[in-house]
Amino acid sequence: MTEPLLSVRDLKKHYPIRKGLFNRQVGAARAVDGISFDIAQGEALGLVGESGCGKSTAASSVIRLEEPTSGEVIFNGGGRESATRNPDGTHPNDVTKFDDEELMQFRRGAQMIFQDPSSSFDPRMSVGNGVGELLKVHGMSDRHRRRAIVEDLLERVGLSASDFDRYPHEFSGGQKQRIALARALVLNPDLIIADEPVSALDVSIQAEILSLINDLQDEFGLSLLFISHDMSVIRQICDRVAVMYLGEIVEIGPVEEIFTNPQHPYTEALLSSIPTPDPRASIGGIELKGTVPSPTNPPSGCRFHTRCHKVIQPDGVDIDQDDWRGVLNFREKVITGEIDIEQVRENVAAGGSGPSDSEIRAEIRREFDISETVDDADLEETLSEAMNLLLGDNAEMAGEFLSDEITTPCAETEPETTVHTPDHESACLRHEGQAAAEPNPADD
Ligand SMILES: Nc1ncnc2c1ncn2[C@@H]1O[C@H](COP(=O)(O)OP(=O)(O)OP(=O)(O)O)[C@@H](O)[C@H]1O
Repeated sequence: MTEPLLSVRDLKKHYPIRKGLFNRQVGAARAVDGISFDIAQGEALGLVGESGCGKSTAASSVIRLEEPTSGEVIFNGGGRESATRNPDGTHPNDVTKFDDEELMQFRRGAQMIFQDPSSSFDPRMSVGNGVGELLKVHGMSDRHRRRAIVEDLLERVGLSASDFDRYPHEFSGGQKQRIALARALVLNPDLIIADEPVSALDVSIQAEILSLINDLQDEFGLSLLFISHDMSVIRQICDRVAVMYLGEIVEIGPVEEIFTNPQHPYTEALLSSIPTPDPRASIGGIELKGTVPSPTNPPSGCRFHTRCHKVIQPDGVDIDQDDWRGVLNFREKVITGEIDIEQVRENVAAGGSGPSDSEIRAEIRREFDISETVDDADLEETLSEAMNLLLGDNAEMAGEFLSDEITTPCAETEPETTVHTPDHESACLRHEGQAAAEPNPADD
């Protein structure tokens, strides 16, 4: 079996949080928190998720622009042969252990392009020299040869050889991204990591650059790690996709399968937010409320449970799912002390004289999309008791009470990985009990 070009195993990047006079570490932002994936030769893997879920940190840790906290990045390219592990368990091709010389060689074989190409060009250097500079750094001293290679590349990315002597400011955003691609290709890499390469471009230009990346990938036999917050962009370019949430990969699989048969509720929500109606993505109307929680203090259990529309109800409870989501949102806001009962009272009173308690209760239920009564007598009583405490200015007690009385299994248990088809996995408690993931041979 051929080894993947890139194997990432349990990669973590934690940023220390420091405070106080002595700059002591008081915590860590777990931006990337144990991700694993493979990319085969010539394959394009997408990494998708909302802003702040750790995509860029993952990319820069793979290419070692950031030093990973732990994990392995095994790269079988850039002239390195696949290799077996050393007797001490380390791997000769583990990028995280490379010394400076090995790192330099690795960076010939793995190149990165960014969202804003302007920032990576020297405005005083012609684009031709900017692209050719890498050849010079890596030992090609013949100026004519460098020029010939760069001119050829400029043409392959849809510009012309005569653009060699022009300067970055003379080009549009889309053209600059073409030049960035030429530069990424100049050392003949095996892998390109593209971090939101079309997000800053007009939609019409986006399509052109995506199609160019597709063509170049075929022509050069490249592997691609393609980062985007946009599922529709991923679909245009990738063979497989890894869905990332709060530092973790929650689902990974072939793009078409993920689009037609998503298994994780977060993937469903991302698909549902694609603006153009897509007949093959039959999910609609799932609203992904709020932002990704802080990686400094991620939610317990499944990290997505605080926003999940399919969050599990405890044994013995079987109410309308939207009501259940509303009940959990209410619980959370009471616990964090974010319900200002005086404010609610004032809002309700705005329409007339002093509101009754039942009007305030109704307002809170409306606010959290909880029906007038939920279909479970015990739960209804718990809600009623919590509202009594709020109305009696006992917000703290209300929080403690709800924290004890209402819970979801999703907050208590970290989901294991479930294998749906051999190359489609997700981590959601709803699938628990189905086939568990086989250990990856590369972990041995
Ligand atoms: N140097 C840093 N120190 C502390 N926290 C950081 C640092 N860099 C990133 N983070 C945090 O790590 C998390 C992941 O950030 P990252 O930029 O990787 O996410 P992203 O998915 O790429 O988002 P975006 O698309 O907005 O760049 C965020 O919560 C961010 O605030």
